[in-house]
Amino acid sequence: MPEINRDPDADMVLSLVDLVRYPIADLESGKGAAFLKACQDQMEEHGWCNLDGFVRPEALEALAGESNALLPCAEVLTIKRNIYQGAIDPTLPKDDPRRKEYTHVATQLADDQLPGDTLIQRLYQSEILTDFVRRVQKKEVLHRCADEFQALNVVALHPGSWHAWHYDTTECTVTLLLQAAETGGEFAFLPNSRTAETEDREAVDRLLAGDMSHAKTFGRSAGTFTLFRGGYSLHGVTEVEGAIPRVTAIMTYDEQEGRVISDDINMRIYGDRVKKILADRAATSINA
Ligand SMILES: O=C(O)CCC(=O)C(=O)O
Ligand SMILES: [Fe+2]
Repeated sequence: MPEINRDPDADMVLSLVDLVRYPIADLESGKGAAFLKACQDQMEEHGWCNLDGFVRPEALEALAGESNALLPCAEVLTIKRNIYQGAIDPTLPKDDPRRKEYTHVATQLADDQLPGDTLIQRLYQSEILTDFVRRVQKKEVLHRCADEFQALNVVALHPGSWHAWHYDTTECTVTLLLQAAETGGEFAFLPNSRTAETEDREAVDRLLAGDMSHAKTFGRSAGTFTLFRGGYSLHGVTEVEGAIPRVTAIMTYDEQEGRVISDDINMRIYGDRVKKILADRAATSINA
């Protein structure tokens, strides 16, 4: 197996991804084109695409080691939000489940805490990877999210924690599982449970009431790359069990170039650290 090429100009896809199984660097040729078509069909038919063993074993070890080394500096966040992540719709009846806020605890590195020379940041910044995600999602254009906090995150869920049900604030999400839970910690979701206009309320209410029978879950091992439309598919992670945390990298994309997320949502997710950054910035601009 080749060593990881850390040359600053190298595209990390070429070094980290198992290109024999997943020929994403050449999607025009016979094998690459057939692979792309299979991913597109899977995404269209089922609303997700799961690529097991996407990163090579050496790459996974390096990526997981890097994240585990950075995570002790991360904040432990208590995130309380409704499934839409925004303000609660005041027209909803008082007992409507969509008024409900869910809380989970996560140790989370925001994009600004993942230096540009880390392998995970360089993988996310790869044009080859972005283009692959765009083509699987069949988008004319797709950009990496421009938000300084949300674009790329590394999230550790410790035993006893879950990731509460939500829709992402960007349309297309990709997760790379860096360290699997011993048991539990299953990614669960309702593929395409809403569109820009409407929502499958029956399915959403069922899941919010704790009935997982219609949710899609799959056992994923570390190194799995999962594409789905996180902005339109209600999703979360079941309680992590066992002795080790479950660690995921979350990569976000949007059709809109330069897409940033509102300060309100970022403060709700990232808490005091981001509140302080934004307050200091506002104070500096007033004094300038
Ligand atoms: O960890 C996962 O598999 C999903 C995390 C997630 O949904 C998110 O961070 O928005
Ligand atoms: Fe999400």
